[in-house]
Amino acid sequence: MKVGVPKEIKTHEYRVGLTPGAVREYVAAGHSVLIETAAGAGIGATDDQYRRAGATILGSAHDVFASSEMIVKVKEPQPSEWTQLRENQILFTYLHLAPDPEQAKGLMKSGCTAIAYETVTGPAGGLPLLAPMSEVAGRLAIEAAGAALRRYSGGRGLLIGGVPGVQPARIVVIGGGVVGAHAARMAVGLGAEVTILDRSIPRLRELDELFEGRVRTRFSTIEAVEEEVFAADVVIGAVLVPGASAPKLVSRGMLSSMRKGSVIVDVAIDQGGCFETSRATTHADPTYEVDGVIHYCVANMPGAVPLTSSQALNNATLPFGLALANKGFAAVLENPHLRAGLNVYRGRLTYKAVAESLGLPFSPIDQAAA
Ligand SMILES: NC(=O)C1=CN([C@@H]2O[C@H](COP(=O)(O)OP(=O)(O)OC[C@H]3O[C@@H](n4cnc5c(N)ncnc54)[C@H](O)[C@@H]3O)[C@@H](O)[C@H]2O)C=CC1
Ligand SMILES: CC(=O)C(=O)O
Ligand SMILES: [Mg+2]
Repeated sequence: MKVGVPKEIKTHEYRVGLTPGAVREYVAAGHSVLIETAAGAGIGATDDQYRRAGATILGSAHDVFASSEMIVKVKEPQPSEWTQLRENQILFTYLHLAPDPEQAKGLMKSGCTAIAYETVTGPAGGLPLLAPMSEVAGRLAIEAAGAALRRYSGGRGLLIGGVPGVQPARIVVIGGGVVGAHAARMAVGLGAEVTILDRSIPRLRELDELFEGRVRTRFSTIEAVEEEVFAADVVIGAVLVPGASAPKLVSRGMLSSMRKGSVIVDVAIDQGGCFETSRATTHADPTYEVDGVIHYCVANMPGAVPLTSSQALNNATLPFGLALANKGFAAVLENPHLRAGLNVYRGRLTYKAVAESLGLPFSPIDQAAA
């Protein structure tokens, strides 16, 4: 198969869909890989490195889209990208369609087959193509919170871990999945006082064991969220209902009862965010303030550390990408985990929670492919 990788064009997005190491695997499996010139610049991978890995370098994204049977990316396609997709072409990347009707309609109009990294499942459960970026984003969330807490950034002027004799920051993590656990790990490491809220009691049990008493866990109810958020210096939004728009757990009205200069990091912003006042920001201008509360809502946090992130992402996507390159759409029909990743197929939405969030018709894959 001809597999194409355009350069990422979202603001300050430096990751790349295939690393040179991943290209070698595709080439070894008999595939042709077409890379847009400078696609790897953000991770310091030159065109020559890609050539040595067996890729062909093309001069523009247009050439890559026109010549490839499958496009492998990182971020959801931007308008200038989705207009270049076509029927029978496979798109393999993050999509986050639930809060993004324009992109959903663009992909449907293109007729392409779009597989979303974030809904592909794994044999051991979970979301193996989301997990590595959630690990990165969870860890970065605490760094972002630390920066936003500084006085000159509008924050309370608090050091996360405090110092001996001075209390540390109170960090509340809503959603104790991959992002939440990694944020908690960083926060605990810095010496913060950490509480994790989740709706899943089995997950709270796991976290309790994992952190051996160094975090408080709390079942997530309206009352618990209110109590914790009002007492927090930092709130990390890390909930997920796969495919769906994030539930809004903190309303605008609640902000007035929060501490002035406290910080919200809404990692779940890529699914629309779990704070009513969240709106997506970029690494170029990551924060804004509402009612004295600093909001950090960058939708591509791992793009800031592309060396770590591209490697971690490629490790996870490689077996699925190779299956798609080897078998084409048959891989989706055969493999229940790739099938769970299918969001758009020839103009139809094939993922229920996405269709419901967008208020558009849902076509189960058996019907869509019939
Ligand atoms: N902004 C960014 O750059 C990035 C954003 N993300 C996003 O972060 C979010 C979290 O991802 P993961 O941790 O991988 O998901 P996950 O599935 O591992 O964890 C989500 C957790 O939320 C919990 N949850 C669901 N509803 C809840 C509620 N009402 N109250 C409390 N907990 C609730 C679930 O029980 C689960 O434990 C997703 O939206 C993901 O796309 C991930 C990576 C990068
Ligand atoms: C998951 C996601 O949205 C990202 O890595 O940018
Ligand atoms: Mg995102």
